[in-house]
Amino acid sequence: MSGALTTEARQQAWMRLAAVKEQFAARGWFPATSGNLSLKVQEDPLVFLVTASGKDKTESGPDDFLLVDGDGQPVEATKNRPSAETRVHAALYRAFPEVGAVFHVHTVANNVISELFFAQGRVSIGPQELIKGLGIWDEDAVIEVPIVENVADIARLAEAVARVANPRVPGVLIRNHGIYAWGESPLAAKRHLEAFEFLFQYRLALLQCRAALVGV
Ligand SMILES: CSC[C@@H](O)[C@@H](O)C(=O)COP(=O)(O)O
Ligand SMILES: [Zn+2]
Repeated sequence: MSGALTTEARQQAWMRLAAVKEQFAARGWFPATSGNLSLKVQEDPLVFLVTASGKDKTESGPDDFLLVDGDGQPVEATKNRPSAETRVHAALYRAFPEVGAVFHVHTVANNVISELFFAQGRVSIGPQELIKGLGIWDEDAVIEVPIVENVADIARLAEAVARVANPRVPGVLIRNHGIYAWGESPLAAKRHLEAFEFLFQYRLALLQCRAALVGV
């Protein structure tokens, strides 16, 4: 199937994903090999480039990514395994055909927010200027980021993420695990992820300041 993909298209996708991986690694967004990234290279049938599983993502090499199909199966000979969470990426590409890239990171901020607000099933954020980074330009917009349980069965996790995913708010939190954010292009997915992480950090800082001020 990947024979239909030109070497040039594969190389271009590789370079774009490698650049994102390097930037996120520099921010400390891949602690202890966590996180995974993907970039769609073919719509129908679905083929995407995804990070190999279990690698130290602060390092770069020829085995960093592999091409997989819509079932998460490698479409070329490889000794590497695709990300253990490849099915979540596939589910998001299937749910939203306009999505071109899906990024997943574990940060302290997204984990704490996911735990604090899990009981509500979502965290409401806003009004906040950086919501515009998600492509939402309404004045005083308030967004709701869904939060799902962190189940070990990845097929169930993928199904849960796709079920609550809202195309208008391009991210889903997984409880005490991390966030999946997406966009039409790698640049858009990166912008969305940066906006979410800013909003989570802001929310945590605000909660901490308010708690510290009680009784002052
Ligand atoms: C090393 S803890 C993180 C993993 O369990 C997983 O959640 C993760 O994000 C990375 O898995 P991977 O298979 O490398 O893509
Ligand atoms: Zn993860």
